[in-house]
Amino acid sequence: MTRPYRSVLYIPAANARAMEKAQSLPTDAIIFDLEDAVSPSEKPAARDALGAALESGYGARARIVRINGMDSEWGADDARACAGPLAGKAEAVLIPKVNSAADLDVVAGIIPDTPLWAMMETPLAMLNAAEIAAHPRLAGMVMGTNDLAKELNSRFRADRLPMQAGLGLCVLAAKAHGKVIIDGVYNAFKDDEGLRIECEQGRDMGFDGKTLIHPAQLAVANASFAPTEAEVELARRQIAAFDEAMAQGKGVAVVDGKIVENLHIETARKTLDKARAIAEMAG
Ligand SMILES: CC(C)(COP(=O)(O)OP(=O)(O)OC[C@H]1O[C@@H](n2cnc3c(N)ncnc32)[C@H](O)[C@@H]1OP(=O)(O)O)[C@@H](O)C(=O)NCCC(=O)NCCSC(=O)C[C@H](O)C(=O)O
Ligand SMILES: [Mg+2]
Repeated sequence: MTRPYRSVLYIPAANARAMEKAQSLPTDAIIFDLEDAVSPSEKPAARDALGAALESGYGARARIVRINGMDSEWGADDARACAGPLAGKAEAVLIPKVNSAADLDVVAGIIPDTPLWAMMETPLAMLNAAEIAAHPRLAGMVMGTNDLAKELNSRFRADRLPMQAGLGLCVLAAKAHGKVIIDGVYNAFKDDEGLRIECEQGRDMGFDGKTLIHPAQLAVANASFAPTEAEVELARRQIAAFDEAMAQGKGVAVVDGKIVENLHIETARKTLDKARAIAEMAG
């Protein structure tokens, strides 16, 4: 069954209180951040403390460790820690500012087994999205819309028009290679309505979920990226109608005045599968 990634919460790995709190938060996944959210003076201690933290009770929540860039003074030590004391304690290692598949090769050469995820947050990453997504060790991609906006010198707009080309290229690349793709953060963490609009846009584009920076954002993301009751009910009716059509030797059914073919049944089954995975996550 597919693991849900509706909500993917960043937690600074130097913030012990936030890491403890996340054990009871309704988040599908957690990114334990060693990069931007941790000050240079805290980085070595945060890395050392992560081993014990990752072993505490996160239940079914996916644990992802974001290391520092390999061009920084901490990246190589972070990667070695993921291959050493942190090995087997996280579901994935997230690499910032990936520009090409060759950047993944470097980390893959240090960390032998753990699945790799890539931050998609540079203009080169947008142009190389297909080769990055095709990398055999890559399991997921995360949009870094703050860094991308910085690199593009673009303005933040509610409709994210300046981001659309990059977002679209990354969704296409991830889907072409069957990888998870998570949307970027919404910085105004007290603005529920703005977050809801951005989540809906991401969901409509095909993103699997949204990265978040504060627990107050969880409910909106979880609701936006889950199938609605109406979608679940429609999926069930489509499957039932299609089964009946098949029993009568037909290849097409009609539900609510719209045709239902085999391809729609695949989508319907994915909807039910996702709804089941979310229900299991909730326990
Ligand atoms: C933004 C924050 C600094 C705000 O923190 P704070 O002032 O502590 O908020 P609150 O007082 O409202 O917190 C209430 C309680 O919630 C806990 N909390 C806060 N944030 C988190 C969290 N992320 N995960 C878990 N728990 C959290 C507090 O501890 C309070 O708990 P309690 O004591 O029980 O009351 C802070 O939210 C924060 O640091 N957020 C994460 C920032 C971060 O990770 N940034 C880096 C990732 S974003 C990025 O890099 C994007 C990308 O690369 C790009 O380019 O776009
Ligand atoms: Mg970034």
